[in-house]
Amino acid sequence: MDALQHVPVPAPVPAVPLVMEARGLVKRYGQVTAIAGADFALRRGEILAVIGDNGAGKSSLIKALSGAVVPDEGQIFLDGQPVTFRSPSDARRQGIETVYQDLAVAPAMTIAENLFLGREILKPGPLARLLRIVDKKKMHGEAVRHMQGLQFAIKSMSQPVETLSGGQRQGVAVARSAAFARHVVIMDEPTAALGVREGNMVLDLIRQVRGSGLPVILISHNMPHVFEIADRIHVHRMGARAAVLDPRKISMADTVSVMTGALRPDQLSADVLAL
Ligand SMILES: Nc1ncnc2c1ncn2[C@@H]1O[C@H](COP(=O)(O)OP(=O)(O)OP(=O)(O)O)[C@@H](O)[C@H]1O
Repeated sequence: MDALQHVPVPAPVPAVPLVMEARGLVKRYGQVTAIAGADFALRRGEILAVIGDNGAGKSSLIKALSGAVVPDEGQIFLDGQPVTFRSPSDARRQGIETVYQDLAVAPAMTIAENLFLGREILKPGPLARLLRIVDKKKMHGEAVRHMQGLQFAIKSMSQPVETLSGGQRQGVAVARSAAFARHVVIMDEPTAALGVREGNMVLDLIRQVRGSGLPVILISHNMPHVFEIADRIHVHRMGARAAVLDPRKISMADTVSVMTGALRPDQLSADVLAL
């Protein structure tokens, strides 16, 4: 009998599917290298926090992933396929929605209209399409259905966004991105301008987005929020990924130390790493 038959074969480790990946991204502005060979990986169904000191290059990385900046080098992959984004609308067409810190909602318009801003549903028929006649009833119905799906409590979709609180407005922006994203929702400091209660409301909404099956990239300076909500933490430092950490295994203090460079990733124990 062949002796090799008795060698135990280790069970294959299931690969975690990556929805979005980037390898070796570089972006230079003259003498400044804003992205210095950055890698990035977003898994299916997760909230990935991206943290880093001021000037670490978080925004530049997110701009590259959302089409606002075209990297000089490197490659982005969506569901394993190489992609190139020439503009934010290019990235949107490929299912990536971004919620920016400065709220991109139209205050005088209703919640339903804001949800469909720039993507209005038109009434059927060639004349309606030609004249761009908006199907308000359908948009209203869809808005109610979508908001209920996210368990976002709003009295009426017909109320103008300017009547809402800051947290509710941010909620509308988050809900809109979730409605149209097919692959990824990116959120840049979504709770920065909010009080405690409103911030928690937006965190709940972000969890709902994850629950709906969309992975979320969350850029945040708010460490308690990061630790409350993130499945993994991507630490960005000097233009590149320094480490990916497991918030259930590492302390907030050590995470901040990695972020500032007081603690080198190779000084960490392997179990806190989550790459
Ligand atoms: N358009 C630009 N032109 C020149 N330099 C830039 C540009 N954008 C970013 N930079 C530089 O690249 C570096 C990274 O900036 P970036 O805004 O990406 O960092 P950040 O981590 O998002 O910082 P913050 O948390 O302060 O927003 C900084 O040194 C910044 O000055």
